[in-house]
Amino acid sequence: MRPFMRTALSMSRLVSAHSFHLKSNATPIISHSSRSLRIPLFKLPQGVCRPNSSSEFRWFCSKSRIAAATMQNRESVSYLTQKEAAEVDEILMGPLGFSVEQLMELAGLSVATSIAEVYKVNEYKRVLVICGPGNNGGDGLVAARHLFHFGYNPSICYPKRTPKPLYAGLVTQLESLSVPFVSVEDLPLDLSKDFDIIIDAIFGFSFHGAPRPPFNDLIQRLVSLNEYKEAKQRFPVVVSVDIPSGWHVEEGDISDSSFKPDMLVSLTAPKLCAKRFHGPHHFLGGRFVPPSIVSKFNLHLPPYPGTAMCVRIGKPPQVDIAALRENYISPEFVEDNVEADPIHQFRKWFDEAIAANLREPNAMSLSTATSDGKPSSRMVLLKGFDEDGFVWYTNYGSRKAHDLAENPRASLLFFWDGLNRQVRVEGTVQKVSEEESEQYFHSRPRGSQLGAIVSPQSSVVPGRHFLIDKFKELEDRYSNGSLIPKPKYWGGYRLKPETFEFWQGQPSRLHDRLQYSPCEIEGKKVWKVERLAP
Ligand SMILES: NC(=O)C1=CN([C@@H]2O[C@H](COP(=O)(O)OP(=O)(O)OC[C@H]3O[C@@H](n4cnc5c(N)ncnc54)[C@H](OP(=O)(O)O)[C@@H]3O)[C@@H](O)[C@H]2O)[C@H](O)CC1
Ligand SMILES: Cc1cc2nc3c(=O)[nH]c(=O)nc-3n(C[C@H](O)[C@H](O)[C@H](O)COP(=O)(O)O)c2cc1C
Ligand SMILES: Cc1ncc(COP(=O)(O)O)c(C=O)c1O
Ligand SMILES: [K+]
Repeated sequence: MRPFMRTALSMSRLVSAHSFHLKSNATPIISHSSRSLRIPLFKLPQGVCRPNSSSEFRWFCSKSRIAAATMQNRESVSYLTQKEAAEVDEILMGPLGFSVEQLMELAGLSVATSIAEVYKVNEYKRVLVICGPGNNGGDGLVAARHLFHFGYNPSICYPKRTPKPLYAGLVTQLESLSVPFVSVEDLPLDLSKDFDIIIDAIFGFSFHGAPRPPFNDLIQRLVSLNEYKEAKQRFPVVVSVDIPSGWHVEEGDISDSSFKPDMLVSLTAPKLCAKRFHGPHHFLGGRFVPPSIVSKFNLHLPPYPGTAMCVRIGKPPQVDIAALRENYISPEFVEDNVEADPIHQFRKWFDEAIAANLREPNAMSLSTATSDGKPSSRMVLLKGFDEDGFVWYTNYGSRKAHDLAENPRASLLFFWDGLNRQVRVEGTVQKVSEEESEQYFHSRPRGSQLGAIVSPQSSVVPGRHFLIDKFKELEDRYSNGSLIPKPKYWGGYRLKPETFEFWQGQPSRLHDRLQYSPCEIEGKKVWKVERLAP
C-alpha cells in the first residue's frame, strides 16, 4: 500500500491544498488534507513565470499565446565558444546568403521584444543604450529604434561611431525619431537616477583583453550601480546584449571589475560565459538560425513559441506573490457612454474582445450552488447570447447540472484580461430545447461529440484508459462518417439575466463599475444603470 502519492506534474511553484491518496484497492480519492500539489503560476508583472521543463510544460507552451517566455533546462542548452560564434557568423553571412543588416535587425528586434516582455513600458520608460564600436553596438541601435516604437524613451551613448553606411543609417534613423545621443562627458556618473533600463550593447563575442577607454569607464559606471542598488529602493535594471561587457566571452565574470546584469539576451545561441549568468532573466534571440547551422554545431536550443522573437532560457525568477499586481490603465467607462440595454452593451464589449484577439473570449466562469447554498465554479464556453439569455452546453449528469436541478440560479463571469474588463451576469437557468441541443451537438467536431458520449462528467472513473478505450470503440463504430446520436444526458442551459455588472479596470483601484438592474417605469420594464464603488 502506498499511503501518499504526489501528483505526477513536476511543476515549479508550490501553492497548496489537495493531494491524491491511494487506498489499497488503488481507487484514487481526493483528500482535502494540507498536502501539496504543484501548480504553475502564469502571470507575473515582470514577464511570465512558467513551470519547470517537462513534457507537460512543452505541451503547455504550445497552447500558450503569451509571447515569449518558455522554459528550458539550462543544462540541455548548447553554448558556443568564441571561435564557434565567429564561425556561425561567417557561415550565415557567407554561404547562407545573409547580410549583416538583416541579422542585426533581427537581433536588435529580439533584444527589444525580450525587454518589452519583462520590463513593461508603463513602469520602465527611460532607457539608456550604451553602444560599442562593433556589431553588438549596432544591435543596441536597432533595439533602441524598436523600443522607441514600443513606447519607451531611449537615449543613446555611442562614443566610438563606426564610419560605415550601415551604422550611419541606424544613427540617422534614430535622429529622425528625435532620440537623443548623449556623450560620455554629459552622461551622469551615477546612472541610477535618470534611467529605468540600461542596455549594455558595448561588446559582443569579439571582445578580448581588458576594456579600453572610454568603455572601461562606462563599464565601471555599470559596476557602481550595484553599490547604488543597495542604498536605493528603485534602481535601473541592466540588460546585456549577447555578452555582459567586460566578461570573458568563454570564462565569464573573471575580472574584479565586472557587473552582473539583470537580464542577458543571448543571440543565435548562448556563448560559454552565459553559464556564469545567474540573473533573473536569460533570453535567447536571433530567430534566424537555419537547420544546417543547428546540425553542424549540434545546437540544442529551445523552440520559439508562436511568432515570438525571443524565448526564455532557464528558470523563471522567484517572485513575491504578495507583490504581484497590475495597475490597470483604460479609457474611462462612464454612464453617458453605455447602452441602455445591457445585452447591447455586452455585444459591444464582446465584439471588442474578439477584435482584440483575446484567447477564448467566450470562456466564462459559471457559478452554481446547491439548495443549501454550497457554491462551486468552473469554466464553460458561451455558445450564444441574445435577449433570451446566455447559452452553454454540458452534461446533464454533472455536478453543475445537479446544482441547477435543485437551485436554478447561477452567475456568469467573463474576464477579458487584455482589455482590463470583467462582466458579471446573474439570473435564472433553464435547459434549452432538445432540438437546440441536437443542432448544436452535431455542429461540434466529431471527436468532441464522441468525447461527450464517453464522459460520465463529474463522476469518478478508474483511469484515463477507461475514457480512451471507450472513445476508440466509438471511433471505430462511427468511422464510416455516419451520424453520431446526441446522448440524452448532454445538452444546453440558458441563463436569463436579472443583473449585469460591467467593470473596467482603472488606475489606483478606482475602477468603473456599472450595474444594470431591471425596474419598472410607468408599467414599462427598463434597465436602471447605477455606479458601484470599486
Ligand atoms: N550571428 C549572430 O548572432 C549575430 C550577432 N550580432 C552581434 O554581433 C556581435 C559580434 O560583433 P563583432 O562586431 O564581431 O564584435 P563586438 O561587437 O564584440 O565588437 C568588436 C569591436 O570591439 C572592439 N574591442 C574588442 N575588445 C575590446 C577591448 N578590450 N576594448 C575596447 N574595444 C574592444 C573591437 O576592436 P579591436 O580593435 O579590438 O578589434 C571591435 O571594434 C555579437 O555579439 C552580436 O551582438 C550581429 O548583430 C547579428 C548576427
Ligand atoms: C476554458 C474552459 C472551457 C470549458 N468549457 C466547458 C463547457 O462548455 N462545457 C462543459 O461541460 N465543460 C467545460 N469545461 C470543463 C468545466 O470547467 C468542468 O471541468 C466540467 O464541466 C465539470 O464541471 P462540474 O463537475 O462542476 O459539473 C471547460 C473548461 C475550461 C477550462
Ligand atoms: C467537457 C467540455 N464540454 C464542452 C466544452 C465546450 O466545447 P465545444 O466548444 O466543442 O462545445 C468544453 C470546452 O472546453 C469541455 O471541456
Ligand atoms: K554586450
